[in-house]
Amino acid sequence: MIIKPKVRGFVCVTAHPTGCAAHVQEWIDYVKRKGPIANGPKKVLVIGSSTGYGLASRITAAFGSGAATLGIFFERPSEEGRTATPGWYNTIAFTKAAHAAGLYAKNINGDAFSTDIKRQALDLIRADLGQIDLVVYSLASPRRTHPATGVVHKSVLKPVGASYTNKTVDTDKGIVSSVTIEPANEAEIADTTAVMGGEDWELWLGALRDANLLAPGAQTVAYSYIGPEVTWPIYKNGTIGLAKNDLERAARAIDAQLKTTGGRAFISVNKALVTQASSAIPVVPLYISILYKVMKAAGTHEGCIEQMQRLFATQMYNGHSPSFDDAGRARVDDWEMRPEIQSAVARIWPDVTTENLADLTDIAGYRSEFLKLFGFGLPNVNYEADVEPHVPMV
Ligand SMILES: NC(=O)c1ccc[n+]([C@@H]2O[C@H](COP(=O)([O-])OP(=O)(O)OC[C@H]3O[C@@H](n4cnc5c(N)ncnc54)[C@H](O)[C@@H]3O)[C@@H](O)[C@H]2O)c1
Repeated sequence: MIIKPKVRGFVCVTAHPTGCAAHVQEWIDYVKRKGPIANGPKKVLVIGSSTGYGLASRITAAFGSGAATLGIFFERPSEEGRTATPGWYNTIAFTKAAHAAGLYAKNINGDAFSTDIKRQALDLIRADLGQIDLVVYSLASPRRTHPATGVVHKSVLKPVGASYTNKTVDTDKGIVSSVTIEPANEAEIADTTAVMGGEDWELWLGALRDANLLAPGAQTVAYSYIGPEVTWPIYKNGTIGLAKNDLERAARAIDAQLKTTGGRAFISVNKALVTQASSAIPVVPLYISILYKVMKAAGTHEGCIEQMQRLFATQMYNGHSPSFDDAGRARVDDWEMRPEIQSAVARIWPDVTTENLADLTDIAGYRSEFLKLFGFGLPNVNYEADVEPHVPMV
């Protein structure tokens, strides 16, 4: 099958197995180039390990510290006439590379919110790893079936309290327009918190602790975003931001438990980046396109792998401890939030139109990063060649 990108709005419905493997290899090579991370994690559970920040965390743990990793994700295999999702191909590529390097790597594809997948993970950890010393919680999901009630909660990306009007960009068509998003109701707020808040993270850590599968000193980290005021109505103060507040509540609760054995739980606030999750948020892709332009010019641009390598190497391991902000969060969004970066973004923001989008923003960089998520546009991949889309999970 010859596989080309088929972009539909903010998703690409095809993925290229060889391209995804090349993308994963780029990330592995980056971590190797940065050198070993001293005193790094040894046995790691990554929940949400197949794309974005979770995949970058897994690669950093494995190839920066030689860690054994168990990855949990929810990806769709290929079907007749249809490719698998990129996380499927990413995981196969990662696992093969880890095995070739002599590292333990196993995977569970299924709903991390379910009791069944938790049980499967616990059984595998007990049988293969004994105790784990790091749990990375990096889920981004549009829905969650609650394990106790069976209720399906759907998350929404909406402001809270008042409608929000701002510029947005259709990244596929390159059209800048004004968008107005009506505020969420109470049920939508509660549903978004049920999906993207901290309850499931607590359930995972509680299950691991009860089963005595956490090593003394075990750490856990989950990821959040804050960003500049221009996006606050849709992010920090919107439904997703309220869910992230609940994630912070969970961090404090889990931290109190882990402290008793010398461990910790915390939130790392990461940079805004092109991922499948962020491309679905209104307004944010325009912000990211401007941010990329400004940070590339400043020489401080990072992607997921640079962010996670920096988190592990300068905040979590290598003899470092996280330098927490006032709210107890690690901040690898520090370069994004530098005043000179944010003032440059704020200067550009009001001037952007469809006509000058290519000049004032890095929409080209946004698009190529987006396509890369699906394995397209990688150097040295022959996209005219026939490629086998049906690849079994390893
Ligand atoms: N992208 C950004 O700009 C950004 C910035 C800061 C923080 N974050 C946070 O980082 C975290 C990860 O986001 P991302 O952007 O890397 O997203 P992503 O879409 O790239 O990755 C999401 C992961 O979750 C997995 N997943 C989704 N639903 C699942 C389920 N039910 N069961 C098992 N696995 C499931 C997917 O398979 C994938 O591995 C989120 O908490 C997000 O809010 C993202």
